[in-house]
Amino acid sequence: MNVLAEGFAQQLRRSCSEDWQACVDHRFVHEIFDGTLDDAVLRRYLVQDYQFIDRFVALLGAAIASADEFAPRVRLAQFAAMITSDENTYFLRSFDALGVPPPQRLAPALTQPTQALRQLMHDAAQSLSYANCIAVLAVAEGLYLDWADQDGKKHVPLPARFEHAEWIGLHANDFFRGFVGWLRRELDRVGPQLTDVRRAEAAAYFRQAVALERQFFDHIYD
Ligand SMILES: Cc1ncc(C[n+]2csc(CCO)c2C)c(N)n1
Repeated sequence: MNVLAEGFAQQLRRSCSEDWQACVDHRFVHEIFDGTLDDAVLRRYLVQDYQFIDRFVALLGAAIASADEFAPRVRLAQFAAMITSDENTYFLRSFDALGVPPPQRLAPALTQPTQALRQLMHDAAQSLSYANCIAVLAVAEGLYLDWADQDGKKHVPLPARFEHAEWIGLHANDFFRGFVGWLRRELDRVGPQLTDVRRAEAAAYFRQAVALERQFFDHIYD
């Protein structure tokens, strides 16, 4: 079978299905859904995750700059506008609820997985290759859609505490579903246009991002 017949997005995901599934089925995911997540674990998670947004927005900017057409620039710019407004308040309210002091919010010691994820986003942005940027975005967004929006969890009521329920809801809604679907279609659109070397480079970014996402989930339990 021609590997491109199944679409670049699907091909990439299949190339690291074990790490991908380990994230979707992670202890963190089960515990946030049933509301049993330890506060210390959630605090570690959110403190590190908040250090991620800055590079993430820079990566969106690089994707906007390197896109080959106007339409993807508009779509990415609209998404950037959303996450630089609504998303921020969830973190601040959760930090209040969990008693996270200002130094931990603004400048915590970065763990190794956080540093590695930030570096990967930075490298993809600096490469100014649209495919590399979209590959990393498709992991950061697609993995979060897949754990938060999975069929097996749809029948259970959302957990009572907002810190749990809203973190699920931020990643399981129509806007987010639409954006992730669009990212996957973009990978399918640009993948076949790349040279073999550039396609392999984008694939390496994708796989590295999935491996680091798994480490990120794992390390908050260390
Ligand atoms: C380690 C880690 N990986 C991916 C995401 C998901 N994510 C990061 S920014 C963003 C856009 C707006 O929600 C999304 C979905 C995360 N939060 N933490």
